[in-house]
Amino acid sequence: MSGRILVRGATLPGGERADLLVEGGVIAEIGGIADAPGAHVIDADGLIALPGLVDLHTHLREPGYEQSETVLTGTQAAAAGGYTAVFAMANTFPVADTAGVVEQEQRLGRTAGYATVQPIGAVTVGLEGEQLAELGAMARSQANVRVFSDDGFCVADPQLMRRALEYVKAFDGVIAQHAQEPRLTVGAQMNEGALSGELGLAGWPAVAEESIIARDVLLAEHVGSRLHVCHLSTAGSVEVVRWAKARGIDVTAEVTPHHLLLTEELVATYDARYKVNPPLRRAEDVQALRAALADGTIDIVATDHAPHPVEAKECEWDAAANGMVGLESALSVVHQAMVETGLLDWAGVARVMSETPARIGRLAGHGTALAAGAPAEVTLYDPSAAGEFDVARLAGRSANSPYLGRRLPGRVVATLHSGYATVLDGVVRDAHEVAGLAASASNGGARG
Ligand SMILES: NC(=O)N[C@@H](CC(=O)O)C(=O)O
Repeated sequence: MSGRILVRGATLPGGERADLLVEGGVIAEIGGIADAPGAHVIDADGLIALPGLVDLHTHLREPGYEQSETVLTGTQAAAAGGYTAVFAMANTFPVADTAGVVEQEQRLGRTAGYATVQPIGAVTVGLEGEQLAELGAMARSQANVRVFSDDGFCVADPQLMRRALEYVKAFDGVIAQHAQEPRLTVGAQMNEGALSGELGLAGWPAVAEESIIARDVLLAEHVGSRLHVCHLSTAGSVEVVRWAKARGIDVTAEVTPHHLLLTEELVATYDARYKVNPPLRRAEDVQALRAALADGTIDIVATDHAPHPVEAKECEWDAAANGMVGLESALSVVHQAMVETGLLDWAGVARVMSETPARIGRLAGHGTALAAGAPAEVTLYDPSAAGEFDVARLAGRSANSPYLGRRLPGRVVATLHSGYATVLDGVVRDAHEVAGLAASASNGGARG
């Protein structure tokens, strides 16, 4: 395939039809393009073109947990789902709490070539919640870290949280908090409510999330810093964030696709694919989260892609790991939960899944509107495809998807990253081929 790609007849997020010529890593031309000699042509009739999706919350598991996922397989999953950049969470082993680990993570992503891997640094050493990690060293490293999170754990100590918020101001960083008061969730297995009582499972009360968010927005206000709240899951959390934004506090928030679609009743199946942290909540919470994403109270969708091997999921509920894979299904879930319901249009999807996540994470070269001169990071999505979400749609190493066997609309047909295709005709391209394209793109000449 040559170094030029002509996307013919795509529908842009705003609804207008256009051809896109991709060349030299950028969108060279957009509009009606008569001819592009030698270009590989992608017939995009009926397809929506979105700026390449950006995930602010991905668990890539490497180093340390390669039986679940690697940077290569996780970014293949990302590409399959239309993502061109992922922010890699710090709960690896070793933990991403030093410049060395974050730089290594980023290098692995560059070599694989499927997506930009932007590391997230841990807030505390070893995610242990006791001592601040070397935030400045990670920020100044080649990985240029701007997002810091102990995700998987809450930064529970208010004094440490205050210090972290103060520290990152110097380099325009943000603390992404996993809001979970640990003392209120000891042994928690599912949402706390009537159903947890019936099933006899220890409950995870909404207040454990809401009380930390309330504390943290006040801390962010007090020190004049930027706070991001991970995976909002309750109606009460939405109210707290709405209050904080109205007060002018610099807070952003994310919701996962699964919290926009699935509810706690699924726990009654005891199928551990539905076990996740924070847990699936009530239908009222889902409705509140959808409304908040639609009205901008919640800024973005982030997947919390959390791969786990079969043995961690095919076991008793209590013993099973928390987490679900989400990169490959996210766009279809958002389509179903937000677009089919009339709550968001495609421009809104571009905003919450690409533009705003890139902005919150201060990631250059992503999340830019499709225009001449913009980086060639593009997702082509067929909204009319229909059918069951099956295992063939999963491209990562783990298959703990809650959507297997479920009807989900749409399908990613092609993903273009750095000016070359990582997915074509709905198929993730071969790893050697993509690594070669990445190497040649970084030498200045993207090839097909
Ligand atoms: N979201 C999850 O259910 N799991 C996350 C960590 C966590 O937040 O518990 C994981 O790393 O597996």
